[in-house]
Amino acid sequence: MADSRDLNQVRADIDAIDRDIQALITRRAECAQRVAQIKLAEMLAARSRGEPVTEVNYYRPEREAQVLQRIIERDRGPLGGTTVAHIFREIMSACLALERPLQVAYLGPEGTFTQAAALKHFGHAAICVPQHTIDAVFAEVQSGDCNYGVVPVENSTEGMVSHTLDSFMDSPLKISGEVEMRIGHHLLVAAATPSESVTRICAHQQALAQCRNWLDLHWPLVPREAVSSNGEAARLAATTPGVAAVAGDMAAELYQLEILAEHIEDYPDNTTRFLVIGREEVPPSGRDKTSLIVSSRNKPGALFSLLDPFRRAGVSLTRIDTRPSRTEKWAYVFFIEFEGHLQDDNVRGIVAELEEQSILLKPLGSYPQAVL
Ligand SMILES: O=C(O)C(=O)C[C@]1(C(=O)O)C=C[C@@H](O)C=C1
Repeated sequence: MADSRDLNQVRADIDAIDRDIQALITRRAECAQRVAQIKLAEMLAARSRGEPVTEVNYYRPEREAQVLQRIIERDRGPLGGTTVAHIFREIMSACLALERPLQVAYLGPEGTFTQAAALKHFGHAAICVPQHTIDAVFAEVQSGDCNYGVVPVENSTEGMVSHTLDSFMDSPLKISGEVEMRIGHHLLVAAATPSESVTRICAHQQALAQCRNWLDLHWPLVPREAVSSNGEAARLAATTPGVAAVAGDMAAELYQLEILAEHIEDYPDNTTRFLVIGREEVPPSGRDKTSLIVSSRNKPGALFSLLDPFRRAGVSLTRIDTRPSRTEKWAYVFFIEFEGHLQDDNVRGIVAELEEQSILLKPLGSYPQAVL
């Protein structure tokens, strides 16, 4: 009896807290609406002064990163900072949609990890639009049909996605963010499919590669087929008897598939990194990364002299990749990523030095380091 009185009391407390949280979220949303009015008024004022302003930047990646970072830092509770930050991610996403809903192009189809990355970065109020190819994602953003795009750039098991790096060479777009996703693959089948009836295992070639050892051990005799995406593999599994798919949770949910075996990836910390592309440069958030493309003259020690300015300035490189230049045989361009923002003094110094010794230097943007 005493127990149920306790339960009623705690539930009454929860009801009161929920009312407070709801009232506070409403107040926060009203603030976001005021922010939108201020941004619009500022843009109109700048335009009337004759400044070349084209659109209002309702989405502020540097501000969102700071808000989420602060939530993680001040959290002391049982839920953990990252869990609480995910809740705030959704609140901010809904607040931004009040200002203006974002259209986000991603490498589809639905159910891919790139869609999951887009939702993780922008929250569920963003309107995510699937595209068939990485080039189409770039084109949608460049044309202005979408505000931002999300493309995969590297996987911890399989290495870089060279097509994404190549697309940056000819594109005026800027990187405005990064997203990291733990990639968990499952073996999926349509409901009530016995494992003996599986005659074909479909997945994107990267997913097949990431699960190679597990598939060799458990399904050595069943042929594997590479298809255009894990989402497509899941669609096939849902519609074609005998097909099993290797894909993640989103695809399983979308096509209502059953999990025959969970987490079959060979390396448990299998992670893919995605880049967010946009038309605008992002101001400093305080914890930023910068990416650039640089190509040096073909002479001994060229790579050393490109990297030496970073060492002298004490700036940490987070990644370096090489791609053929495409315009000159046996010439190479380097994709370099490092900590810091193009507006930082030491980064400005490095860029000036690189400009002197390179035949091509293209900053791809500075952007907040992934928070979630
Ligand atoms: O601070 C702003 O500029 C806002 O528009 C508010 C807000 C928020 O909800 O906190 C919403 C969208 C932006 O991307 C950043 C933050």
